[in-house]
Amino acid sequence: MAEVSGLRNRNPFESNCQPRTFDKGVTEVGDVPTSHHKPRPPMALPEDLEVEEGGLTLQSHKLTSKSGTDGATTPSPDEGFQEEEKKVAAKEAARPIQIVLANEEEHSFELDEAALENILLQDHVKDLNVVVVSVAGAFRKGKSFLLDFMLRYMHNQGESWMGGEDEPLSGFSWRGGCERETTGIQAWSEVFVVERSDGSKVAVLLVDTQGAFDSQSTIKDCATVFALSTMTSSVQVYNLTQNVQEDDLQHLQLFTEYGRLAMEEIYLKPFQSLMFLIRDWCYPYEHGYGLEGGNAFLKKRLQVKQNQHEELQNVRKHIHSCFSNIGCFLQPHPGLKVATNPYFDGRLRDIDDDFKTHLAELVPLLLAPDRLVEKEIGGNKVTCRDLVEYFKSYIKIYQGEELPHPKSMLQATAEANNLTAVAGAKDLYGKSMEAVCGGDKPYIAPADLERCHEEFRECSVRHFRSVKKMGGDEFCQRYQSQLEGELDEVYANFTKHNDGKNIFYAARTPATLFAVMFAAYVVSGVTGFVGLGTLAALANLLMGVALLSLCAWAYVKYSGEFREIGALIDLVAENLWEQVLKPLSEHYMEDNVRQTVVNSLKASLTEPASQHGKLKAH
Ligand SMILES: Nc1nc2c(ncn2[C@@H]2O[C@H](COP(=O)(O)OP(=O)(O)OP(=O)(O)O)[C@@H](O)[C@H]2O)c(=O)[nH]1
Ligand SMILES: [Mg+2]
Repeated sequence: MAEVSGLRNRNPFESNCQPRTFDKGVTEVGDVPTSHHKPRPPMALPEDLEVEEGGLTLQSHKLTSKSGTDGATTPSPDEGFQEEEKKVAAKEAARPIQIVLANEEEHSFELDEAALENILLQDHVKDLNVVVVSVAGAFRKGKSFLLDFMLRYMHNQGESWMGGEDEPLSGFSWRGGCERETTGIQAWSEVFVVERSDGSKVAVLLVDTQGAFDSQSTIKDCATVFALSTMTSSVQVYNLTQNVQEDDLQHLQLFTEYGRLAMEEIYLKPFQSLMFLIRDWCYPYEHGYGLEGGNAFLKKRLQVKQNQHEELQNVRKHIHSCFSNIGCFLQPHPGLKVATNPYFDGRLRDIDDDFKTHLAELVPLLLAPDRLVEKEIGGNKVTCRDLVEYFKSYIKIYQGEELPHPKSMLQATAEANNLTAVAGAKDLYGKSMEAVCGGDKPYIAPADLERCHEEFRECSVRHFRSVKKMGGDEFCQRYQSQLEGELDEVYANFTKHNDGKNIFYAARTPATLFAVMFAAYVVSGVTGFVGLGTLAALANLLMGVALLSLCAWAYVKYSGEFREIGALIDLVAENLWEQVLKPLSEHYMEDNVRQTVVNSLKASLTEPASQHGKLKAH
């Protein structure tokens, strides 16, 4: 828990609020965009707004001068004016841009590279270090609503940044109701340039995410959005309501682990700042609203105790190990109008004072110039331009198949149950078979071995079925089939092992080689005798090869070295045996049998006649 309390000294969330000094270009135009609370579908940048060499150019304004990427020439007053005009135009056209699109049917995500580049490769920001503030958590919990207040903070200066009492809230699309609103990942098209007290400038990007656990997303979808936003943000706001439940922590663990898996190098602490934001906090008498109360509360919640169950300890340790800074803010309920009035449009007049007071504390904690946390990956600061590349490579990993699929708790438990039962049943079968034909047991007739296999296989499947498992019949049937397949494989191995104990089986290779040598010897003798010298030489060569193979085989069997060569000779000999010698011998045997049968028939036919003759003579 040292980390949470340690935060009190080093976490920028907790130092005192500094006056904000935004980059002139942004703050001089401090108007809040015309507001309306109606849901507005996320849109791409308007057609007339294009990026050329990273700079935004409003085509309808017919702006021809573009600030060069190197900025080597000092802009003339005219150019400066045009530059300002472009920024004003960009600000007026600012809106949420869908950078990661969710494909609902295929449950996959796609990066809109052009849209992301339009935002991050603007001339005035692309080489600045980036600060990414993202809000993630369950759906319908006021994430977009909060981000719109962050936008107001970025747009307005001074004490009254929250705006007028009757100003509807706009920006990222938010609304009341129980159906989800935001999908995929959206970023605000305007990247704010903020100058800090040390004179350095950073670019601030605000990111909104699809709410987790809506009825249309799988756990994998939720994990992907959460992981992607955590990997690409420097401050992740984990938006919760009323309390921090154990399942909130478990989901955080699952999602961050999914993010960590996708990172090429695992750094000591892969992610930066995490802010638990607990909305509608109802227990101010235990822990007061705000950061101090929140941190005290979180310290208690994330405490790892000696007598705690290992499962609970692991979750806490994992969360501590993932983030460099962890904080918590307790936010009061905004009042019934916000929560239940369908006509509420976000105006301050309808929001409880307590909520506004603490919102005025919360937003600067995240966005005040000297509290901004620059995005770092592997200890290196990331610029807007770099962030585009990181986004591209991270999304590719989630589009590929190399990562395991995060599962729901029931599915994961059911799988674990079934796999354990499969392992138990297989073990039972293995032990029973060992007792019959294990390494120290003598050779057993194949038919008897098969009978044992059938019996033990049935026992093993019965054992599997008798173990209590989650997941339902159909699910368990899949694992039963898997078990049956595995048992057949094990049986095949036992059969091979048993065959190896048969001395005649082991002698098959030398016998085959001898037969080849003998045949080659005879052929060479006969062909040499009739004057076919080439054929005789070939037969001699074959005999030599067979002899060499036999010596090599004997050496491999004796020394245990060069086993691959031994296996190759066995394979060739086996094929010769199966394809040539066995059919020949069977054919010969058949002939013999046929001959014997014919002879015995003949005998039986002639016998009565001779007996009849004998009788007559008698
Ligand atoms: N109870 C409560 N409601 C809030 C709070 N903040 C916003 N709301 C309301 O919550 C509803 C949903 O707000 P959104 O911002 O659209 O929620 P969201 O989390 O972005 O939802 P999705 O985009 O669907 O994930 C709106 O009716 C808001 O008025 C809060 O702190 N407490
Ligand atoms: Mg939303």
